Parts: sequence; C-alpha cells; structure tokens
Amino acid sequence: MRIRFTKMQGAGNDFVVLDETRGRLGLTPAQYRLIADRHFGVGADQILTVRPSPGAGIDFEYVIHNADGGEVEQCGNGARCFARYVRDKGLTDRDVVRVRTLSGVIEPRLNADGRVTVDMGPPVFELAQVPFDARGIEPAMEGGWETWPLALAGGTTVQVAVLSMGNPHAVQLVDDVDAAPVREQGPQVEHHARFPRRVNAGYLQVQDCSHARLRVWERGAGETLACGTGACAAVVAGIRLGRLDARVDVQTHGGVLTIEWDGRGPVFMTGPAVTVFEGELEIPDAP
Ligand SMILES: N[C@H](CCC[C@H](N)C(=O)O)C(=O)O
Repeated sequence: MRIRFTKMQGAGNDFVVLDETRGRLGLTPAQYRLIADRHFGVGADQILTVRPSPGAGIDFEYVIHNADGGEVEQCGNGARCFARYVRDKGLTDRDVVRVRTLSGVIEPRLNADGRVTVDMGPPVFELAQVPFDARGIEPAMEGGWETWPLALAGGTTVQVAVLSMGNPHAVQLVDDVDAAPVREQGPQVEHHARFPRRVNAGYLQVQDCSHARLRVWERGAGETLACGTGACAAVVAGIRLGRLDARVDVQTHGGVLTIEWDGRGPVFMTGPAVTVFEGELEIPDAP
C-alpha cells in the first residue's frame, strides 16, 4: 500500500505524521515498525496519527505509536507537532485545539513566536496508576517526596522518582547527564519488572532552580534527542524533591523545552514544532 506522510520534529524528537481524517489506514504494529525503521522505512521515534473529532468539544483524536509498533498514551513533543500539522494542513483554523489521546484530553496552542504551548494535564502520583509495583521495597525520602530503589543487574540499585504524565516515567537525579549510563542502564529500567507496562527512564541534572539538563531512554524508542512528557515528569519530580522552581528551561540534546507547574494543577510545556519534509512510502500490505 502507498501512504502519504509528513516528517516532523520537536526538539529533535522526530515523527512521521499520518492523516486518517478521511479514513483509516488500518496499519498493523509491524507496518508501524517498518515506517519508523531508519533503514527500511522513513525513520522516526514515534508515528502520530490524526483522526477526526471523537465528540463534542474535542477537535481531533491523536493516536501515538512508538517505533517498536506499540500504541502509547501520550507524546508531548508530538502534541506540538500535531497542532502545527492540523493548522498548516487547513484541518482547523484554530490556534488552540483540544485533542483526545489514550490518556485524556490535552490542549496545544500555537504561539505567535512559532513555538507551541501544551497543557499536558496534571501529573499522576498514585503508584497503581503509573503503574509501578512497590511491593517489598521501602522508599527513601528526598526533599519531602519519596524515591524508590530499583535493583538492576550487577548488584546496582538506583533511586527513581515514579510518576505518570499519562505515560509512565522513572526519573533519576544525576550530577552530570553526559556521564549518565543512559544507554547501558536505560533498557534495564525500561523493562524492569516493577513497571508492568514498561517505563520511560529520565536522567535529570539540576543546574540551578530554573535550569536543568535531561536525557531520556524512552520506552519503545530508546534514547531520543528530547522527550516532552519526560521533561514534564522530570521537572515535576525536581519540584517535588525541592530542587526546582515552578518554571524551568530544560536543555535536551535536541533543544530547550520550557516546563511550568504550580505544584498542583496541569503541567505546561512550551517548545518548537517543525515540518521537515513531505513524502510517500510504499509498504507491503498487511499479511
Ligand atoms: N516513549 C513514550 C512515548 C513518546 C513520548 C515522548 N516522545 C514525548 O515527547 O513525550 C512512551 O512510551 O510513553
């Protein structure tokens, strides 16, 4: 089958965007994997699909698949690109759109300076909703919040802050992200048995109360140049651990994301959203 796509990136986190507003493509996990493959397909960290409004008060449905073909609940950098896409394609004339994802409704807003701000909704701390299995372990208290010990290979134990932005996150505080063992340790955290739906592994370096650096080993995609929900989760963790203020510029390998959280309401993320190219791809029909 031949599909038309748009390649986009948000702070270097890259996406293939598919338009299903006029009908479903009916892609399988294997076909999503092929599209995301950087040698045999287009190449992307995630595939974002635009679907028509599911109901009153909602403009679009926003469907997200990781490069491994699995559908997931949320993608922050993708939400900014989604808003840019539907505006540029004339699918809406609004600068603020309400889109439904598996984890709920989020609200991206196109700003005059070309960046996009997204109301990502509130963080979730109930362990069962992350989900995280804390049976048999005790948390350590840091700055008034708990971090949990994860036993890794070779007798290593790391302390992680555990929370959800609709998708699961395990955040470690590190002194230097460049020295953090993201590629060696990230897969162990991602697949740790205490995360029954796997997890995104964040490595947060606090520079001062309003500046931080972040690397993320993403569930289903590996290390990406930036992770929007990961930046939200990391800043929320840093605030709750008493290390960050309510507005933080997060430096990732792909660019800067600005995260704001007042300590109880929704998390706001602001960053770039760029169209790279348009194309067509021939992929084998599903078996
Ligand atoms: N890998 C994530 C989905 C994409 C999140 C990331 N690209 C973002 O910008 O939030 C997960 O499996 O939950």
